[in-house]
Amino acid sequence: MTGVTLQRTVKRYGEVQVIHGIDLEVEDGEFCVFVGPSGCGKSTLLRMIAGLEETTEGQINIGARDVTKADPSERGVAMVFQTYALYPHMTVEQNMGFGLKMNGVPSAEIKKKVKAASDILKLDDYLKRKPANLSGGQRQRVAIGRAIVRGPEVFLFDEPLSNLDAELRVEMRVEIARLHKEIGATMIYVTHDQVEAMTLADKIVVLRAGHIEQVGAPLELYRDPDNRFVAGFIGSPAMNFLNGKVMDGAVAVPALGRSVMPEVNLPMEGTEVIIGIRPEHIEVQRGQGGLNAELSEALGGVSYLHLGTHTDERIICEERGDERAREGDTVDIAFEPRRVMVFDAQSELRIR
Ligand SMILES: Nc1ncnc2c1ncn2[C@@H]1O[C@H](COP(=O)(O)OP(=O)(O)OP(=O)(O)O)[C@@H](O)[C@H]1O
Repeated sequence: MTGVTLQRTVKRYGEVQVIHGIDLEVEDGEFCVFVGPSGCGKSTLLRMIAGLEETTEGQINIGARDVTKADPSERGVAMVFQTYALYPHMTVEQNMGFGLKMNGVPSAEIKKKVKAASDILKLDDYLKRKPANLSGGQRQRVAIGRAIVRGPEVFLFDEPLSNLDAELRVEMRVEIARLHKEIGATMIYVTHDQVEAMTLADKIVVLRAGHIEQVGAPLELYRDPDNRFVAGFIGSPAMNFLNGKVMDGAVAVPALGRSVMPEVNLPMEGTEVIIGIRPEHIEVQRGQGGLNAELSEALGGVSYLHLGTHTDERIICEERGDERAREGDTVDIAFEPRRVMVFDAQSELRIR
C-alpha cells in the first residue's frame, strides 16, 4: 500500500499561512493532479509531500509510514521538476544512473535499471549524448528516466511540461499517461493546464488559497461542481455566469431579458443567484434576438462566439457546423433547462 495521506496539513512561512489544514487521500496507483490559480499552494503542497518543505502542522503518510519529519531521501518519492536540472557534463546514461551511483549501487545493477527506464522512455538512441545535444522533450524524458531508475513508490511532478512548446507538450502528456499505465505507481502531478489535468488525472484536486475546493474525477468535477469556483475553473472555455434573481418560481436573468427555469430546487423568491451555462451547451440562433456577436474565434472544427449583452455581461458560445454567426450579427441563444446550473450569489455554492 503506497498511497499518500495528508491529515490536517498546514504550512506557514513565519506569520503567513499558505496551506490551511488539508486532508487528502491519494490511493495506491492513482494519478492525482493538483490544479488551481497561481499562488494557491499547489507546489508547496507537493514539496511538503516530497520533504523539500517542512510541514508546520499535521501529518503526511506514504503507505503506512508517517513521513512528516522524514528526510526527502527516506520517503520513497522521486520528483520531476519544470526545469530538468540535468548535469551538463554527464551523458544521458550517467545522468540517469547518478543517484544510484551515489547510493553505492553496483554498476551492473545501475546499467540494468537505466536500460529498463530507457526502454520505457525510448531513450536508447540517446544514452551516450550530453544534455546540450537533446531537445527539450528529450531532456525532460531523461529527467523522468532519472526518477524511474530510483524505483520510487510515489512520483511527484511539478509542472513538468510547462517549458515545452505546444506540440511537445501533447507528446509528453501522452507519454506520461503511458508511463503511469505501464508502471502503475502512485503519481501526484501539479499543473495549471486544464487539458493535462483532465486527460491525465484519475482524481483532480482543485485548490484555492491553500484550501481544497473539491476533489473528484475529471468528468465528475465538470458535470457536478460544488461551487462557482470549480464550475468556472474546470472546462475550457470557462462556464458563462449571469446574474439572476428568483422570481415567480423561475430565475429572471437581466442579461437575457427573460426568465429561465433551471431543474433545481430554487431558493425563496427574491434570492439573488448566478446561473451558469457552458459554451458547449448553448445553441446560437442567428437572425433573431438582442445579443451582439462581438467576436468569433474560428478554430476550425469549432468557433467560439463572444456575445455582448445590455448588462455588459459576456457570453461565450461554441458553434460547430457549416453555418456560423459572424461578428456584427444579432443573435439569440437557446439551451436546455437541465444544462443550467444555479449558484447562490453570496456563498457561490451550487444550488441543486
Ligand atoms: N518561501 C516563502 N515565503 C513566503 N511565502 C511563500 C514562500 N514560498 C511560497 N510562498 C507563498 O505560498 C503561496 C503558495 O505558493 P505556491 O508556489 O505553492 O503556489 P502555486 O499554486 O504552486 O503557484 P504557481 O502556479 O504560480 O506555481 C503563494 O502565495 C506564495 O507567495
